[in-house]
Amino acid sequence: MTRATGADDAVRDDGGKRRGGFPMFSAASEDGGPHFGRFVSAMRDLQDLAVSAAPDPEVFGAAADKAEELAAMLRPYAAEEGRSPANRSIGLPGRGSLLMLPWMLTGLEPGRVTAAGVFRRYHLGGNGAAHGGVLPLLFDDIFGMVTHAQGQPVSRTAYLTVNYRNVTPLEKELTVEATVDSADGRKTYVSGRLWDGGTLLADADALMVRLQPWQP
Ligand SMILES: CCCCCCCCCCCCCCCC(=O)SCCNC(=O)CCNC(=O)[C@H](O)C(C)(C)COP(=O)(O)OP(=O)(O)OC[C@H]1O[C@@H](n2cnc3c(N)ncnc32)[C@H](O)[C@@H]1OP(=O)(O)O
Repeated sequence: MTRATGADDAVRDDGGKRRGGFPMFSAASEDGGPHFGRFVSAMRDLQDLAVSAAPDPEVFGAAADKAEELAAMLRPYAAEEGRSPANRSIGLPGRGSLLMLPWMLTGLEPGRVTAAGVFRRYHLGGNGAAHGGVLPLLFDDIFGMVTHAQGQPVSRTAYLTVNYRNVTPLEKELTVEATVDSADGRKTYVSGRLWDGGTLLADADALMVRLQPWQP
């Protein structure tokens, strides 16, 4: 991530430990270490299979045994927000968070952020197309980034509107772009476009409002 500009300092209120009402989180060291990326990739495969596999019923029993065993292995290490490498591993797709789309940034500059990636089987809505609910997730995240890159790092989405222009395919490399359209004090108006090559799949616009120091 690029360093934010002047407005960044304007919203610091705790010796640099907080911005707005947010604790400041740092990027995860070495993207969570040598095995974290592989772990997240395997978990994404499991997400795809959890929503698509149709085995004999007893196979689900064996799979549940293994899933419960894995959860028991990790449960002692559950940590508060900002400590897991998930969501802080900026070199991994979706910053290493299973919630985020497994996309990678392809460009980040003040006023414009681009990313590329695929929607997977896990993101299926119906009839081979991505679920309509995952597009706002993609736009919201990239709108957060373009606002961050603009120097308004602790802003929250006040509204977000998506126009669905064409159905969004799965397992096909797509691109998304977000730009800052205008800024007015604490308010940053942003817009974005999701493309399949030259075909516009969806566009969106949102208002991001910079938090006051006391706002969560
Ligand atoms: C560590 C290594 C990795 C780093 C990686 C960094 C990259 C980083 C990527 C993360 C990317 C995630 C990005 C997710 C971003 C969310 O998704 S945040 C979660 C979803 N949003 C929320 O939960 C917000 C909930 N709402 C609120 O908290 C409050 O309503 C808000 C938005 C802060 C505004 O509250 P407020 O400050 O009291 O607002 P208020 O003073 O009434 O209004 C301020 C101005 O905005 C206007 N306004 C406010 N709401 C609206 C509205 N809905 N419509 C129109 N105008 C509005 C007002 O009219 C007012 O305008 P002016 O009068 O000043 O002209």
